[in-house]
Amino acid sequence: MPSRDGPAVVEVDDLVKRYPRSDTNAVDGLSFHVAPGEIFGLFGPNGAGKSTTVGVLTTRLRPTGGRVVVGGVDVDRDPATARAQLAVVPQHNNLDRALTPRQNLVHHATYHGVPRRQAQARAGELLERFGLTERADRRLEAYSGGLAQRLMIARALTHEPAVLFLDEPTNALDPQTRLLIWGQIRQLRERGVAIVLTTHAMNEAARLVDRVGIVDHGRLLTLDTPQNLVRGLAGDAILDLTVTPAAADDPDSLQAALAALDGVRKSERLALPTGGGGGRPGANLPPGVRPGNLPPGVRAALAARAAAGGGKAGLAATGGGGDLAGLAATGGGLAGRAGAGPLAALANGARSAPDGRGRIRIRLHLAGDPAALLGAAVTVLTGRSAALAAIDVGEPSLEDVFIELTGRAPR
Ligand SMILES: Nc1ncnc2c1ncn2[C@@H]1O[C@H](COP(=O)(O)OP(=O)(O)OP(=O)(O)O)[C@@H](O)[C@H]1O
Repeated sequence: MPSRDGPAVVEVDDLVKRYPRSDTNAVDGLSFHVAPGEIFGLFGPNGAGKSTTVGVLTTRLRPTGGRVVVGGVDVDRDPATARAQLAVVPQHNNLDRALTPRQNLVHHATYHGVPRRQAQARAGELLERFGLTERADRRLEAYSGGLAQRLMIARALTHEPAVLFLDEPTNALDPQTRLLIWGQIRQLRERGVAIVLTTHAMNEAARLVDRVGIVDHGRLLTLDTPQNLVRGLAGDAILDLTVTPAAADDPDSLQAALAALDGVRKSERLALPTGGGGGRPGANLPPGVRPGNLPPGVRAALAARAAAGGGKAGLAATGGGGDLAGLAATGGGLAGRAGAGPLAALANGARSAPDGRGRIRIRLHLAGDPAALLGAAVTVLTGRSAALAAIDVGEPSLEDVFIELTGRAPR
């Protein structure tokens, strides 16, 4: 792994970009550095300023203010030299259809000053690496989206750039092609190439990127490793409860009661899955929640409560049989993603409201172990005669951090 302590290969300092006839800055004082061999994710909602930033970094757009240096070259002062240091893989296919795949690569390399013989050798090696050798001399029209994307990345590498800019590199690709592309990106990192990635597939990218900058309104909201961002902003765990409050109860006050529990960092109301039922396992789960996947700690806690009758205090309030099954039998149904174990019995015995009327979905962001909180949450629900329709426990994700910082409203 190359040293990331050396000089940055991308330096963005106080970058400002205002388009002509616009009265706001599309990029408004953005600063970040990328080290050689680092994968840097630039994330943000639509219109946040990502493409504009990448446009300036790749010399497509001129900055209004600030300083951008790529591979030691100031992009505004010397764009032609800067271009030799970088490569861009756009989201949309811009391959030359008049040429074969091999010719596309050779042409790109020679355009960047690579001698022809060397360009041919590099093209051959890259076609091999991206699994394209057999198709290298066929007509380009026959290329699917995935093949075209592979070819565009291979093409970008023919002049051995120090920085590779990837715009939505795995958008609409099949899993095999995604794996291949992620694998190639990792190899580039090992070779010391810096990669700047913009994507909306954040949870997928979180496994790959070393650091993430989240931008909105042209400003950097946060910059850190995905792990630190998730830990710092979204809490340790997420507990989603789909419940039907008692007819006389107020949903806001029920949510407030849950939010007041020890260990809850914050709460929010989520939309119910389409159809309003909220009880179909795995249906329309929000990001960060894995269906049917209660952590062992939660399962163990529930099993212990059920076995020892420890859940009685809370659950008996439903008027049920004094264990967790009582909740299902009397509370209107626990049709959750129970998986195996005691919750499975609850799910089997669940009786949901036929059309899910009155249901709400409350997300609790927790500090600490969800197992410790679940019992208390159930106690609150049963104490207020709320029917529990589904429980989801999950780990927060980068997408949760993103939503926390940029909001849920579409742009
Ligand atoms: N050519 C242009 N002229 C004027 N304004 C523009 C132009 N291109 C983008 N903008 C504006 O600049 C802002 C930033 O847009 P930009 O395309 O950089 O965002 P983005 O984060 O890349 O969004 P997306 O995820 O939708 O691609 C937006 O308000 C957009 O409307």
